Amino acid sequence: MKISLIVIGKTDASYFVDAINEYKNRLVHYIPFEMEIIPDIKNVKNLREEQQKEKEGELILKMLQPGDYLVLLDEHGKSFTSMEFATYLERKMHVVSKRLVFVIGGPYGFSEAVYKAASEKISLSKMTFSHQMIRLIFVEQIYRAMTILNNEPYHHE
Ligand SMILES: C[S@@+](CC[C@H](N)C(=O)[O-])C[C@H]1O[C@@H](n2cnc3c(N)ncnc32)[C@H](O)[C@@H]1O
Repeated sequence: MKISLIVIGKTDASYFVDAINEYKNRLVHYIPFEMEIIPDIKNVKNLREEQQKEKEGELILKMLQPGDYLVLLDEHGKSFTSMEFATYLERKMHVVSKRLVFVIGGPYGFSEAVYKAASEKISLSKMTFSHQMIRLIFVEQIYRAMTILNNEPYHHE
């Protein structure tokens, strides 16, 4: 199984880029991982919120491949402890043969079409994070899960 993380817009702050790259580099020792970036939509200021979500949704759906298992990151999704998330990923490794695709929405979240296409929604907190910040939080959680599954002394209960 490969993990793919689809995000909208390039990471703009260099301090996030550095930190995300740090965890991406650590992750490849455990599992194939890629972050796919959908370019920012042009003239976004002229679009209403719904129109922006729909355009972003079309681009998200275009990136999917046959056999992908699609999971949205969403404040209203299912929440886990880090240990539970590690078990969740381990189970997925047994049942997903191709890509486990996580998606982080744009500033206004996801269109209805994206919600319909997804198999699951997971939440990292009841609080809302920026679409930039959540990338870092999530790659660190995937890395943490991998260290838990490999009995490495990174996570402490
Ligand atoms: C600024 S938030 C969008 C908030 C918007 N109110 C919504 O309805 O989704 C941008 C994206 O970051 C992700 N995100 C933010 N906070 C999250 C959380 N606590 N758990 C999971 N994903 C989150 C989601 O993918 C969301 O679409």
